[in-house]
Amino acid sequence: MDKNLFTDASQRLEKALNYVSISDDAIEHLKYAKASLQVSIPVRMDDGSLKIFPGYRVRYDDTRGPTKGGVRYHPNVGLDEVTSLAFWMTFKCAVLNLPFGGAKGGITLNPKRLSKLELERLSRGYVNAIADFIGPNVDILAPDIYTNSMIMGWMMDQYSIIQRQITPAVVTGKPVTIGGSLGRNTATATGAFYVIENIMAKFDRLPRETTVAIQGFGNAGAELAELLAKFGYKVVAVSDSQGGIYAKQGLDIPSIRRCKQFIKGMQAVYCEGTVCSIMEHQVLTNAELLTLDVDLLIPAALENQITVENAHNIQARFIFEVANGPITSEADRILEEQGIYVFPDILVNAGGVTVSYFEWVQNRNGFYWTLSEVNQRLKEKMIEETENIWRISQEFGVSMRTAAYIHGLNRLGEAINTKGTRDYYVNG
Ligand SMILES: NC(=O)C1=CN([C@@H]2O[C@H](COP(=O)(O)OP(=O)(O)OC[C@H]3O[C@@H](n4cnc5c(N)ncnc54)[C@H](O)[C@@H]3O)[C@@H](O)[C@H]2O)C=CC1
Ligand SMILES: O=C(O)CCC(=O)C(=O)O
Repeated sequence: MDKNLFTDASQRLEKALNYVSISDDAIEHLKYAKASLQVSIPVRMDDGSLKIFPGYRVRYDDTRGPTKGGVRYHPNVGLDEVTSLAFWMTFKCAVLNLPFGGAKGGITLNPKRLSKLELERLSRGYVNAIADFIGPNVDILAPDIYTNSMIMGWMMDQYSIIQRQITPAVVTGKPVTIGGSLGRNTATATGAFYVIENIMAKFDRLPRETTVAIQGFGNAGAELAELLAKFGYKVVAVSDSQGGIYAKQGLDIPSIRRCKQFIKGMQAVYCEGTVCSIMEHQVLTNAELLTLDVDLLIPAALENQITVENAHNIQARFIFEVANGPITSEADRILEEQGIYVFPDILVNAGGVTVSYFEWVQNRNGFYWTLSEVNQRLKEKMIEETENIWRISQEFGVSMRTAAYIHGLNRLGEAINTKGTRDYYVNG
């Protein structure tokens, strides 16, 4: 039986603690979220009724800078999930050496059931409810599951209305027309692609010999599928919340993306296959996709997808975690015993927050970069930290996940110790 998400997430630290020399104070500090806010968001629905939605924002640790992290709209959102995601953000920002701590937020709902106007009222209501908890030097929002640049634009606008001044740096992932960064929309996938390319080169693997299955076909998964296919990888399976499709010879990802824009869901893409000119493929469930015999498995949807229940059936040689927390710690142990290489979320999906950092810098400077500048800086950061983690993994003979936590812990521990005890006495 896998444990609750936060207990499971925080246990990832334990192995890493054997390889770092950080103070007991720092370890104690990292066990708890700094602050958690739970709010009730009133929304006037289109039919005139009033509905209240539960919302959350957790600021896990701000030792290295203002806290940073996305906002998720999903029926499973709760305090345990948001706290775990904020914990991972803390380590992710440290691993990438960004001057940020970690946070996360969310609202419990099925956003597919709301109209666009209801979604806007909900998003503005969320910002009203958490306005005192966030700010460009305090805590900065961004997109996550079922939130996007349009929603980030509303949130930034609402915060600016409350503050009576335009405050673009309080939210990243905004539309480019109102202060968003070029390349943020594709950043999570592009960052993951740089990591994959770097690791595949170490194993002398050529794209055309490499088959890929991707679970989740949203901002992260669909962009990555397209990039991998463009660079010659054979993307044989993709899925979304409705199910997936598989083709041994490789899928035509641009066609699937075009179809998904007007026919919702993978099963529908399959059913309308001739319309979309997607030939010779089979329908798959998400569970079947995870156990395909492929070289690369890329979970890019929700957490807890690979657990003790299915870990023994995983056949992929490499797993790149684009989703946050898709593998439980028990499942991790089983995969390691099976000789499967797992590349962790706090490295692989860090391209998103890295370009969010670039967006925050651009907003504060009022000077905007070209797409090639953004991608060049992203590439440098992703490769530098992949190499650092690879070196730690080789040096200590540990998994890439443990190596990533060692790397993050070293940076966090040093920062916590540098600040001494002031946090605990001066308005901490
Ligand atoms: N958007 C970003 O910048 C970043 C996202 N991530 C992580 O990547 C993952 C995906 O996020 P996004 O692509 O942004 O979200 P999204 O909302 O754009 O897409 C989510 C995708 O997952 C699919 N999905 C939902 N439930 C599913 C299920 N039960 N089985 C299979 N697929 C399912 C949806 O149909 C959709 O295709 C999440 O874990 C998120 O935290 C991590 C870093 C940054
Ligand atoms: O872009 C950001 O600030 C955070 C993105 C995010 O939520 C994540 O990396 O999980």
